[in-house]
Amino acid sequence: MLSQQQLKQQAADAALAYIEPMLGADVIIGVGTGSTADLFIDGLARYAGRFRGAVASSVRSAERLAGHGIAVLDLNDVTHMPVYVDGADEIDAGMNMIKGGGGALTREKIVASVAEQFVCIADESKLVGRLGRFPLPVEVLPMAREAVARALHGFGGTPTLREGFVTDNGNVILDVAGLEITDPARLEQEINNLPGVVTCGLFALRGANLALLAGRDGVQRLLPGARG
Ligand SMILES: O=C[C@H](O)[C@H](O)[C@H](O)COP(=O)(O)O
Repeated sequence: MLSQQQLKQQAADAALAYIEPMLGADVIIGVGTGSTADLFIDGLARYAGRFRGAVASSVRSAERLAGHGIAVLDLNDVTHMPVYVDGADEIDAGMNMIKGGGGALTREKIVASVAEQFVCIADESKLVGRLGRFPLPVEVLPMAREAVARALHGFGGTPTLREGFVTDNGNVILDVAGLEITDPARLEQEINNLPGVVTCGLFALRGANLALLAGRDGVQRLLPGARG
């Protein structure tokens, strides 16, 4: 039986095969954050010189890219990005995701918003019937921590401060357990509207365009046809 690490590697390899035909001298690739994205970055090193560079969704990924000699570009200098590749903590059949287990959700959402396509790579344990077993990360300005926590109780969730963690943007994360996520896009909008919230880890208003999910029978491709 393949380990979870081997499955993540398969998903990363599938994404590398998927993006290879898109490469060219002017092409910029959006890169996510996390253990699966790390494997994608390591593989991307094989293509160094065949594309212009990458935009990273975290300091961690930027350092990993640079370590491979891949140019890391400022998003402000980028007008076109064909694809953004990243992992997820959960994904449903409608291509909605929960992200932010690594705390990079805000920059991930920003970089992904510029890309034409979002390709989600994961092992198939991340595929769920309904989002919400994984506590929803919410990035919050430090001064709003308690006010936002009270408001999140009003959504039926139980927020817990991620102790000792500060995001790349200098903020804190509340991990919200117990949410009933029946309408992910609506909940994303409502939580994002709370004063003090930078963004929540629901990726539903803009979900994935393609999911490459590795399991014991190979890599399954999920497309937005089933998007609810
Ligand atoms: O902030 C972290 C990201 O949203 C990751 O994409 C997510 O946590 C999945 O990470 P991993 O590939 O390590 O399971």
